[in-house]
Amino acid sequence: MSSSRTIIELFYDVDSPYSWLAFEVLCRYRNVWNIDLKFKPAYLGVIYSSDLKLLSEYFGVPMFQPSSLSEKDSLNAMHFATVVAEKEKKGDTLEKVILTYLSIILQCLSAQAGLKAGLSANEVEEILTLSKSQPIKDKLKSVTEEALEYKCFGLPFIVCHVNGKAEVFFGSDRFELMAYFIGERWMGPHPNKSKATM
Ligand SMILES: N[C@@H](CCC(=O)N[C@@H](CS)C(=O)NCC(=O)O)C(=O)O
Repeated sequence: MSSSRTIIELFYDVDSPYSWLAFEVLCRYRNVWNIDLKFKPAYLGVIYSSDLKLLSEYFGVPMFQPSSLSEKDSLNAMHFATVVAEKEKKGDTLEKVILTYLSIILQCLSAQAGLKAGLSANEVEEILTLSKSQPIKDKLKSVTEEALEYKCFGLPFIVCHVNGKAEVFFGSDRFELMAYFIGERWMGPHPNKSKATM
């Protein structure tokens, strides 16, 4: 096992159900593995578009972007998540907001998500105002570009930094290999449940 703490970055979009799985599992392992977990809201629309554009060119087939949410709803949601990520000092609030977002994804109403997550009306108001600001739009863009620089083609996308080396994993079904890379033990999706109760 490595001596220094492993940094794990989770690039996610609330429009990606697989991101939810990865988010949940990484939260469960947060205090089990020697890791520092960072949430990175990235915009799947752009990531998809980038990969689909290349595929479309290569195969000579016109492609469209599949999405359960409208592009505007999805982008609004991710601007909201970006504000919350910027306010990460209160990490537990961030998690609750992300989870609540994901659980009401089809409605995708930012204010409702914030209130459900336990934020006050004033806090929600402030986040909503900030989420429409240019710096937040730029931040979501730059985190998405950061993911693309790692050749990200889909979400969830997990970047593990161990002893100065970064390794990337796509999907919520690569935890076993990821655990091997970071020198930790994969105990399935429920690390805190004893065998007797499973
Ligand atoms: N096998 C992956 C699939 C993840 C997945 O399909 N993610 C979608 C977004 S919800 C995606 O980014 N797909 C792009 C691709 O597959 O190229 C998992 O189990 O997590």
